[in-house]
Amino acid sequence: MIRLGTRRSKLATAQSTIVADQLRALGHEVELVLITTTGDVNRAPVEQIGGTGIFVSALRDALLAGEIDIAVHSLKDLPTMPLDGVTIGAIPVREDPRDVLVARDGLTLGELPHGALIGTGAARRVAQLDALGLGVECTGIRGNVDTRIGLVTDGKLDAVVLARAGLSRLGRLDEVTETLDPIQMLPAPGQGALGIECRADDTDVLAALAPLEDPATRAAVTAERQLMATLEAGCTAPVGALAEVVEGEDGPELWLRGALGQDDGVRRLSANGPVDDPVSLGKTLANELLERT
Ligand SMILES: NCc1[nH]cc(CCC(=O)O)c1CC(=O)O
Repeated sequence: MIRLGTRRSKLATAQSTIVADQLRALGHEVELVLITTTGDVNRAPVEQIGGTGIFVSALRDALLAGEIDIAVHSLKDLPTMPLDGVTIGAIPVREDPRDVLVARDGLTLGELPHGALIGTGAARRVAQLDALGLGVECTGIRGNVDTRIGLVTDGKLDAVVLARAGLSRLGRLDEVTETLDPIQMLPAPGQGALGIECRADDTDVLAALAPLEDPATRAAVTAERQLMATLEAGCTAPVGALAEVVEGEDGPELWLRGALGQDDGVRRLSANGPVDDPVSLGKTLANELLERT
């Protein structure tokens, strides 16, 4: 029996159920264990109640205490700092990593009027929206996907920006009015990917998770997360990153794009590197972004 720890939110349970079903299809018995985290209980802005990791520490505690065997995280919520005794046993194939707009009246970003109110508190999204010079205004919001989209439906906001992957897992892609091109809006490092954590010495669980692993996704998110780690940015800092495996002249290579929000705008750079060394690529691009600061 594999005990899978999950937060209670609809998105968390949807993600956990997807992983549980994949493990069951491989012949394992899986039980879902519901766990409440600080991030679920406290409605204050994420930046105020600890930022990085508020959604994951309770799950990691349960893992280390032996109350659960695996924890499914949105990789973008998982701190880049490794934790002793815990490892990411598998990173499955990533969903579409892009951000989307859910706007009133089917509007796209370019169709929103000057002064339109967009709900997003994420510094990364605010910085990149500002850089487009559309004259729209951003306001911080919290709450689950239902709450966020509800603010548009109720007419309190003109639009919200959300991760496409979350809406896809909740079966709500039909409400998307525009999928934002990464040229304008680079997603958060790891967005759209799941990380399945387990105890580092749990060989049975590591073996059970191995078939769920997607090496291309692992390479991409490792480069993105290294970029963020080198920039010493927590999850609320304005860093966008997206790596993709592309066909280079001598075979597959990793293409990493990064965006860093600053007082005078957003800096964007990209670099290519070998698929088997995503860490160096992430460091290199981070240092280039810092050099031009
Ligand atoms: N910050 C909350 C969060 N964490 C992961 C996702 C979406 C799913 C994913 O990126 O895998 C979301 C919601 C959002 O940003 O719209």
